[in-house]
Amino acid sequence: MKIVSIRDIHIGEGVPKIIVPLMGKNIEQLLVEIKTIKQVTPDIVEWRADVLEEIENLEVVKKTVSTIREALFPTPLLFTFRSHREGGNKIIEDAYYKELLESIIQTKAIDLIDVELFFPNVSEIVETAKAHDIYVVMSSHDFEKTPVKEEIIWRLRRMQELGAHIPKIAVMPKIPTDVLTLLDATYTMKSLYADRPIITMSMASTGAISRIAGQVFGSAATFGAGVEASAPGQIPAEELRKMLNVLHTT
Ligand SMILES: O=C1C[C@@](O)(C(=O)O)C[C@@H](O)[C@@H]1O
Repeated sequence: MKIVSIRDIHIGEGVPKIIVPLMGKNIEQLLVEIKTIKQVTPDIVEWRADVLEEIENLEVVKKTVSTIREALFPTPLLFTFRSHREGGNKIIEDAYYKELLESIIQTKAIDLIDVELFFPNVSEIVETAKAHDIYVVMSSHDFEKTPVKEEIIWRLRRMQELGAHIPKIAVMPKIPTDVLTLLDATYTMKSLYADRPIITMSMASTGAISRIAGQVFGSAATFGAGVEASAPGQIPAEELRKMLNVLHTT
C-alpha cells in the first residue's frame, strides 16, 4: 500500500485526513477565508479555483495560487478546477482546462492537483504533474445518482491505471441503500484492488455518514466545510474532527 506523504501529513495511514475547501471569489475573500479556516487546522486545503471570478486570466490565477500558498504553508494545498459538467461553477473550454492545470503545476505552488477522469487527454496532465512532483487526485462526480457498485469500482481502478496517486469518487444517493452501495464499493476496492489511498463519499445529508466512516470502509480523506461547503452534505470541519477522533479512539 503506497502512502502519499506531504511533509507531516500521511494520506492512507491512520485517521482519514480532513480536507477543507476554499471558496472565495477573489484574493481578498480568500485571505479572509484562510484566516478563519486556519483555526480548524485542516490537514489539507483545497482551493476550488472554479469559484474565482477571474479564472480566465491565467496571470491572476498564478498570482492567487502563490498568495494562497504563502498564507497556508506548510499545510498541503490541493488545486481543483471543478468542471461545470461535474458540478463546478464555470464553463471553460477543454483546451483552457488543460492549459490552466499545466500552468498551475509548473508554478509548483501546490502539492496536489485534481484531474477529472473523464477529461480528454488526462494522461498528458498526469505526466506533467509527475514531472513536477505534484500528486494527482483523479476524480469523478455523479450529482444525479449513485452508479452500481461495479461501475464505481471500474472508475476507481481506471484512475489507478491512469497513474493517479489518489483515485476519488463522489456520488449522490437517492435512497439510503445507495450509501451502502458506495461504502460496499469502497471496501471492495480497498481490500481487493487498491494499492494506494482512495477517497470516496456519498453526498447530501443521506450520504453524510460516509464522510465519517472512511477508516472503517477505506476512504483515506474526507472533505469538511470551512467557511462555505463545496458540496452538499459536508460536515463543518471542526465537528468532523471530533467525530473522527471518537470513531478512531473507541
Ligand atoms: O471532489 C470533491 C469532493 C466534494 O465534491 C465533496 O462531495 O465533498 C467536494 C469538492 O470540493 C471536491 O473537489
